[in-house]
Amino acid sequence: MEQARDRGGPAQPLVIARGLTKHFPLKRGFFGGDAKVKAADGVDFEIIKGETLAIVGESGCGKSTVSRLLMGLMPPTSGEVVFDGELVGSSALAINDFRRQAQMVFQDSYASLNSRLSIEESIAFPPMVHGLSRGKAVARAHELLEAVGLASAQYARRYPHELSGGQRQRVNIARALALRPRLVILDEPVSALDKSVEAQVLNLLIDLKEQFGLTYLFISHDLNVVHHMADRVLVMYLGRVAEIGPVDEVFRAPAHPYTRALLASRPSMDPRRRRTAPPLLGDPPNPVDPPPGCRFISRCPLAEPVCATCLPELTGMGSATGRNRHAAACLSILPSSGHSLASRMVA
Ligand SMILES: Nc1ncnc2c1ncn2[C@@H]1O[C@H](COP(=O)(O)OP(=O)(O)OP(=O)(O)O)[C@@H](O)[C@H]1O
Repeated sequence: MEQARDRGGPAQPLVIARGLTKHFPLKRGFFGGDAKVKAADGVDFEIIKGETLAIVGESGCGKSTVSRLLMGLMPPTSGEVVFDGELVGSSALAINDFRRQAQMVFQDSYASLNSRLSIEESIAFPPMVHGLSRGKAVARAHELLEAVGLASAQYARRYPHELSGGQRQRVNIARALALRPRLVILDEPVSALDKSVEAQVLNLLIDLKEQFGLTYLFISHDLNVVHHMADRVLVMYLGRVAEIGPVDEVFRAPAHPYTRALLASRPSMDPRRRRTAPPLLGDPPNPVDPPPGCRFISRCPLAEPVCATCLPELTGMGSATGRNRHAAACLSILPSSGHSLASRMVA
């Protein structure tokens, strides 16, 4: 992790997500015939080769939607994904070729595995589907079991119900690596695990990233876990990016009032830690009918009339680019916005 943070040289994006948008049509009902859940609305970001980019935000902000759009598991309403310089779904990079290079690990370790397949079969199955012989696929499964800390002689012939949650998640990680992917999307991979097991699985993920030269997109609502795992963090609120930047910088000097409130709301074992902002109160608005201006307006301690009409764009602070860019979507950081805090900051 530290190596990826400190590595010099130009930052090469492995993934570029441009304008990812997903509006789920709702069945006829309270909101009328053409109401849509705006789960993701114009989400832009890059994932740099070798880094861990975390996406954080409250439940329902669109984290999983973005990861599924990225994987091509559902069609976007609009937007596109570029992987290693090629547009996913184009003649240069067919969706199936891309899926071989990008794999996902989900929160529910049990539902992710076929209960009728042994552990060995579960891990060997994806490479066999992609043409590897049974013998080679099983040998690869055994190697990967060892890599995730499960002795193959002991575990290969077992079935998912014979393993603990942490062991099953190790198997899911091994299976995700079976096609030798370059990108792994980890969607709340430790949320269902006990705290002691969580730490072991997180450290395993850090080791595997180094060992296999992986790039991670790490989705979590746990800010302490994100601080431990990520190089950069993207904060989502109601389907949009509120802030993005290097994790240490965003945690030390959050620019968006939502990020500040999220950080102030996180549990701490340290009674001396002082809150730097009021914690989050209330719930986000309904994503079917988000506010027309800033999405955070109803909960924002800095909200002003201008925020009701103006949708803030993600704007960089300072001149840093690439992996060092720190940007937020809030009028209070824009001198020309008409937000009184912004003009006071400039004066
Ligand atoms: N298939 C679907 N049909 C309709 N609405 C959906 C669908 N999938 C997700 N949503 C809605 O889209 C919004 C974003 O959901 P998403 O699961 O992406 O959020 P999330 O941040 O991953 O939440 P959580 O942390 O609870 O998993 C939510 O309001 C959710 O109810």
